[in-house]
Amino acid sequence: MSTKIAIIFYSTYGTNHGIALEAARAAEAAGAEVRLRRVRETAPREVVEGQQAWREQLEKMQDIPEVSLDDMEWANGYFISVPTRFGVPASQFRAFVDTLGPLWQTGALANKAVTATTSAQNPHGGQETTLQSIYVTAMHWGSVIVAPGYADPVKFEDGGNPYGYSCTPGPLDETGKKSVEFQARRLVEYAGKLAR
Ligand SMILES: Cc1cc2nc3c(=O)[nH]c(=O)nc-3n(C[C@H](O)[C@H](O)[C@H](O)COP(=O)(O)O)c2cc1C
Repeated sequence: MSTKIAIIFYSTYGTNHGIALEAARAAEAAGAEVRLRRVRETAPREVVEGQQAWREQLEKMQDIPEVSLDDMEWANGYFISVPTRFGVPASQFRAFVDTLGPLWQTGALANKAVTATTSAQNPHGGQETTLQSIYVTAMHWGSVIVAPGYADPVKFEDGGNPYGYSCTPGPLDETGKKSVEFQARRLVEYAGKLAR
């Protein structure tokens, strides 16, 4: 049985979409069965429509299914990528998390492997607190946190955030790709061990 990984992301302007695509590619290359899932947009329609970049990004992601409770139950591991908003994860992600009570009650979120990545406008604009916030929630689920630490040489080149890859907005550069690939591979490895 192959390891099942859900790549769960939210993105307004494309950065975390790019991270998620690279994570999905890397997890598949590592032998996992992958579901790429986006978090539902919760901002009012007129706000999204009012920003061309936001509207266009949402259109780009139309074919990606929205993450569901079934995805959370199905997966052995979650790769989560969401933007930093005032030092914490985007509220769209939190809105999804707040629907997980019934699943949590059944114990279905326990023993999953979890890793997270993020982006913020500034190099020190709250990436670390965003990742820690996601991991606090993962602890409530009884999940097992699979942070990258400095367990691969790429972590000494990518800005060195041991909680998870983080960057400023824009497409992933080559080092970013390597770092996300390492983090996804590590997640597949540990999710597989837990599942067995
Ligand atoms: C409401 C709001 C709050 C934000 N808060 C922060 C912040 O605390 N620190 C920071 O550096 N960037 C902040 N940003 C910038 C976002 O982190 C940036 O737009 C995001 O990382 C881009 O990811 P995306 O391209 O996947 O949407 C904020 C952006 C918005 C719209």
